[in-house]
Amino acid sequence: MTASPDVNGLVWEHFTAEQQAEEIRSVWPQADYHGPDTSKHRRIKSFVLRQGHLSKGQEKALHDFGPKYCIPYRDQLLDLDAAFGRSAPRVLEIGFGMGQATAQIAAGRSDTDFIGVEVHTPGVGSLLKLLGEGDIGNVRIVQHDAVDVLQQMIAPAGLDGVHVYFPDPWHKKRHNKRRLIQPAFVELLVSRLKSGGYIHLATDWEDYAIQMLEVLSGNADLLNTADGYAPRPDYRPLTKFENRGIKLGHGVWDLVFRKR
Ligand SMILES: C[S@@+](CC[C@H](N)C(=O)[O-])C[C@H]1O[C@@H](n2cnc3c(N)ncnc32)[C@H](O)[C@@H]1O
Repeated sequence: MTASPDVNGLVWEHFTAEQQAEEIRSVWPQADYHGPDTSKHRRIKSFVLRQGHLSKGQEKALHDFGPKYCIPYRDQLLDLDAAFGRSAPRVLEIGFGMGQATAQIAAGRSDTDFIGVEVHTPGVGSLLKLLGEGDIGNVRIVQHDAVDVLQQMIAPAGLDGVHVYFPDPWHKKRHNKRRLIQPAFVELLVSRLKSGGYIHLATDWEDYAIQMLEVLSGNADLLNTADGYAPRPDYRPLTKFENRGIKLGHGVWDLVFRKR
């Protein structure tokens, strides 16, 4: 990895994990980041925290816009009406990356509220910059593992939709177990959806697309809106990871299922 100077002229990649955690907490005290999970009985995670470079713009956005848009992770139900200051349809997005697609979707669907969940601090900074500068009001961010967020903060039947765009493919056989889209996780998603609510997934890895189709089709509470894969809905722009996949010659598969 090429070393890049951090906000204080130091080199981020030369920090130890604990120093990086401390630095993140110092610029963004509400960040739910405490360094790598070293506990013995940890659940297999769908992500590895990458300590990417935090740009000056992202750091400033964390500071300026974090208090308005970020909701700290808590082991308790989130009052969404209070968080958004209104009652509206609610869509939760898992793993928004740098957040360009999230900001674009939210700007185009102002009648809907979006809860973006991401673990990567530079991504949170990047989305905050887009939201703050674009004055987009219908997004809130929780920086934490989406599994915990769904289990602890979202009430059963609390959501109208879930977006998961280009989740980490974990394409090596021995890493497949880290994939997010598995039967137990989809059961959790379904439990948080209202009747009629939707799950929209997209991937550029064909074998993951096949797995997604099998897992969603195997859930008795879900109905496919298409015959197999779905056409990309108008509201979803191309995402950063999708563009990268397309450049590598990958195909793209969308899936849209509804809860009965
Ligand atoms: C391959 S990237 C895709 C980003 C974006 N959706 C796009 O298409 O450009 C997957 C993202 O999901 C995030 N992620 C993976 N597992 C997660 C989890 N359990 N909770 C929250 N975020 C997660 C990663 O940090 C990463 O930013």
